[in-house]
Amino acid sequence: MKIPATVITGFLGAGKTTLIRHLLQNAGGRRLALVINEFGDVGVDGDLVRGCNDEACPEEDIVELANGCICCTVADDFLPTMQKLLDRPNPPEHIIIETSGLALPKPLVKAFQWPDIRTRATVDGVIALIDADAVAAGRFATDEAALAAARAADPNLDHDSPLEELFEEQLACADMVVLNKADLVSPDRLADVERQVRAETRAGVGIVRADHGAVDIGALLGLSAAAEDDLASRPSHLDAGEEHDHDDFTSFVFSGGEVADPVRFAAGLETLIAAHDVLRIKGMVAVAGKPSRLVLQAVGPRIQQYFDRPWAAGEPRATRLVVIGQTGLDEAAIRAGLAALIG
Ligand SMILES: Nc1nc2c(ncn2[C@@H]2O[C@H](COP(=O)(O)OP(=O)(O)OP(=O)(O)O)[C@@H](O)[C@H]2O)c(=O)[nH]1
Repeated sequence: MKIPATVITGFLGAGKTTLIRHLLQNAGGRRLALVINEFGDVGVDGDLVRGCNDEACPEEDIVELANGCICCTVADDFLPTMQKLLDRPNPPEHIIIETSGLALPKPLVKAFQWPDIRTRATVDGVIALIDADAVAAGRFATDEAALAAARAADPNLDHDSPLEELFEEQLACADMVVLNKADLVSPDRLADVERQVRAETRAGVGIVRADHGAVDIGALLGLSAAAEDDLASRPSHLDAGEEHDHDDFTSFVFSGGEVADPVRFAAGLETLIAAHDVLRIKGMVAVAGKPSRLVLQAVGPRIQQYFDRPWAAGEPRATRLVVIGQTGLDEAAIRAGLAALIG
């Protein structure tokens, strides 16, 4: 029997890692393996998943792929990783693949047609996570007037905005959609988000609403979609020969010392994010005088911070943050702003 694999896709900060942690905590004895791919040079997600010490997912079952986007490094990174997992004497019962928030799912699904993979594994389903809060705020909607003006200036321009393109692409490939962060959106706006999502999905695709990725594992796993046999029904911008090289997005890592006042730090960060239109920040903060490390997550303007575990003996007490935005981000100014906030 083929080993089922579930592909989890969704824009930066939609809640993929949160949903996977929920899944691991509710695995009910199933042996899961997790393949994680992130955009940015520091593996934060693997660290966070490992931090939860779930029995369902021991450390050797969490594989982080080298940096670079999974959809662009399929042959170099993803295929050898899958082969290793499948070659194990005791292979996993189900493989969960967390794609980077900027990944196009279709090339990954296509990788399951590779001869050595297709005989042993199948795509059980592509799950697209949607940040209902971000969609409701219009982050993925095209400003039609601005697009018309841009097209008038450049008749060859046929692109949607990079954010909208990813939104469409991830939804077009989905077997199921999770409208996450339902807690942040009023019922009326959520219904409107659902309408926008429905317009981009294939017929018959289920949409469920969730708070912190709390979806029943029975609903997520076991879709038996065999998506690799059904690629034609999943339209992609790549089909038309368009390039996908992530040039639209950029990221850098900020490293610094201990933060004296985390409240002041978060307030300053919020201003910095708004001023520079930063899409995503995540990482660890060392707080002066505190034995535990502070996890920092920012998705657009929303910041979350919590202490997750004590700094380990010998682990350097340092602040490390991955900052992601659209190309053109003023890295020097953001670095200077962060350095000023730390002191
Ligand atoms: N209010 C609210 N916050 C959520 C929900 N789901 C996730 N979050 C928060 O959103 C932030 C991002 O969540 P992640 O699970 O790291 O998102 P992700 O999709 O894995 O992010 P990337 O891997 O960077 O693309 C974290 O601060 C989460 O706690 C939700 O349903 N409601």
